[in-house]
Amino acid sequence: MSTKVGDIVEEFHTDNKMSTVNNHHETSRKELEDASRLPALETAYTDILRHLGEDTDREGLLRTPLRAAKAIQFLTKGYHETIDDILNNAIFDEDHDEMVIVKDIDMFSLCEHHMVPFFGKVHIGYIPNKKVVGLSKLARIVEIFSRRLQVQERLTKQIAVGISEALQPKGVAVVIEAAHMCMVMRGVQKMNSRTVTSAMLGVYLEDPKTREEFLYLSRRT
Ligand SMILES: Nc1nc2c(ncn2[C@@H]2O[C@H](COP(=O)(O)OP(=O)(O)OP(=O)(O)O)[C@@H](O)[C@H]2O)c(=O)[nH]1
Ligand SMILES: [Zn+2]
Repeated sequence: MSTKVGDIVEEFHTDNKMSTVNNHHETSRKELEDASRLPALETAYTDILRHLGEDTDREGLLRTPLRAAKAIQFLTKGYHETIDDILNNAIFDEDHDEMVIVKDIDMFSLCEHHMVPFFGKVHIGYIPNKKVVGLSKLARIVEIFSRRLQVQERLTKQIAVGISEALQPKGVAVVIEAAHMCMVMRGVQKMNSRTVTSAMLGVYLEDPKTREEFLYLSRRT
């Protein structure tokens, strides 16, 4: 039955490619699509529970397939979202050309290999090129790309490239530190392992001093 869930998530992928920008119709379209997929997801989760040997009629599980269906839709909602949707004119002309860092942004994602969580902190730095972005929007960009089935490396790069395309800054740096539940709760079972990934674009790639400044500032508590 996991294939069934996989197929549905794959459909989300396809839809995301087709999804267009920003308006209220888009929001209601997403809600309608989510609602139309709920019954199939609910059936898939009922099957999963049965295959696990559970009694799907016992009281505690009666609404579990529906809850799980809604939960997976939330955890993969990023497929429906684009950066244009969330920027919402929050890019301002500003003659600031020093580094801006937003660090310790909480991130929750699902590993695409096992569909279990990986989570941690994202640190983002950029050097403006006459334009700055509303700070909350950086965290919203993290949401768009983390609320999908992911690998940490791709997530890191997508955030960096997304910011770069939206802002055309002089450089973007993204570091993610995360714990992968597929390495903690199962598999190799290493409780304390952390994975650190980075993506450096523009001046962060070209100039070691700029990169070091970002790494120094993003590490300080
Ligand atoms: N590079 C990368 N690997 C990941 C990420 N999330 C999970 N993985 C790895 O994906 C790999 C999948 O390996 P497989 O051998 O196909 O699967 P498996 O038998 O479940 O592997 P184990 O986890 O070692 O038990 C594992 O090594 C995971 O640790 C990620 O974000 N990035
Ligand atoms: Zn995994």
